[in-house]
Amino acid sequence: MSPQFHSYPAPAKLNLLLHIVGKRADGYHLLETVFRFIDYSDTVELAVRDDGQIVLLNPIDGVPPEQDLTVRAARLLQQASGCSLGATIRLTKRIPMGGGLGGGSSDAATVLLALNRLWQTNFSREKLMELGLSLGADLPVFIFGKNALATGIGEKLNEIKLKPAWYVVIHPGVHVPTAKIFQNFAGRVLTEEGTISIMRILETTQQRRNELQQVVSEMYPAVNEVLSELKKYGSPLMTGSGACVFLECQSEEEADKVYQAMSVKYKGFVAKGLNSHPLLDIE
Ligand SMILES: C[C@](O)(CO)[C@H](O)COP(=O)(O)OP(=O)(O)OC[C@H]1O[C@@H](n2ccc(N)nc2=O)[C@H](O)[C@@H]1O
Ligand SMILES: Nc1ncnc2c1ncn2[C@@H]1O[C@H](COP(=O)(O)OP(=O)(O)OP(=O)(O)O)[C@@H](O)[C@H]1O
Repeated sequence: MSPQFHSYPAPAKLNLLLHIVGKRADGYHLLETVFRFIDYSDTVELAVRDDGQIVLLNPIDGVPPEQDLTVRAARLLQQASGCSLGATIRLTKRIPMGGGLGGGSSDAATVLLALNRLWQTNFSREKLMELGLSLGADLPVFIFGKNALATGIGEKLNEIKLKPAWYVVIHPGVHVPTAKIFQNFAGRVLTEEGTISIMRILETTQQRRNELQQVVSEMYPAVNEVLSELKKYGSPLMTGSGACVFLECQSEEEADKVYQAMSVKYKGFVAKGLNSHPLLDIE
C-alpha cells in the first residue's frame, strides 16, 4: 500500500525592522525585530512510517539529507519524545535559500508542528519552541504562529498586530550566509526601543531600519543595487541577514505595479502580509 501523505504549508517571514541591541557571551547577537508572515510558502508533505526511519524523498541540491532542517527537526522530536514512529518527507521549495525569508526554519517548524500531531507526541507549543530554538534562532516564531515583536536572539516573542499590507520581495541573486554577516557586523549596538516605540516606528516605512543592511550592502553590491532601484518607489528594507529586499505597499495594485517595473531586471514576487501562521490552529 502506498503511504498516505499529509500536506502542510511553511510560509516565509519578513523582518519589518531589525535592531542589534547586544551580544551574548557565546557570540550570538541580541536583537529587537518584528516578524511578519507572508503568503509565500514551501510545502512539506509527511507520511508516518512504522520502521522509525526519517527519509527525505527529494533532498535539496547541495544540502545533504542529514543536514536538512526538516530531517533534523524530525529526529529531534523523535529523540525528545522517545517516539518509535518515523516519517517520509517530501519537500517542495519555493522560498529562496539564504534569502533572509526563513525558509529552512519554517520548513523545520512545520515538521515539528505536524509530526507532533501525526505521531501524537502531544508536546505543548512552548516545548516545541524550545526544541526548535536548538535548530536555529528563527525557528521559534514559526511555532509561536503569530506576528511578533521578538527580543533575545529572536526567541522571546510577543504578539504584535499589524495592518494589512502587500510586499514586493526582490531577490538580488546572491546567497548570503547569516553567520558571515553577524561576524562582520561592526555597527553600534543600540538600546531596545520597547513595544510602544516600535509600534510608532511601524506606522510608516520611513523610520524602519535593518541594522544588518549596511554590512550586507557593502559585502554584496547586488543587494545595494536592488535597494537603490526600489527606493524609486518608497522606503525598502532588507529582511533578516539578506539577501532579499522588500517594499511594503498599502494595496495589491500598488505592489503589482512596482513588481511589474522591477521584474524587467530582477526576480521576485508579490506577497500578502498574513495575520498569523496558517498552522496556528493545528492541534
Ligand atoms: C537574522 C535573522 O534571520 C533575523 O530573523 C535571524 O536572527 C537568523 O536566524 P537563523 O538563520 O535561524 O540563524 P542561526 O542558524 O540560529 O544562526 C546562524 C549564525 O548566525 C549568528 N547569529 C544568529 C542569530 C543571532 N541572533 N545572532 C547571531 O549572531 C550566529 O553566528 C549563528 O551561528
Ligand atoms: N529545508 C531547508 N530549506 C532551506 N535551507 C535549508 C534546509 N535545510 C537546511 N538548509 C540550509 O540552511 C541554509 C539557510 O537557508 P534558509 O532558507 O533558512 O536561509 P535564510 O532564508 O537566510 O534564513 P534566515 O532568515 O533564517 O537566515 C541553506 O543555505 C541550506 O544550506
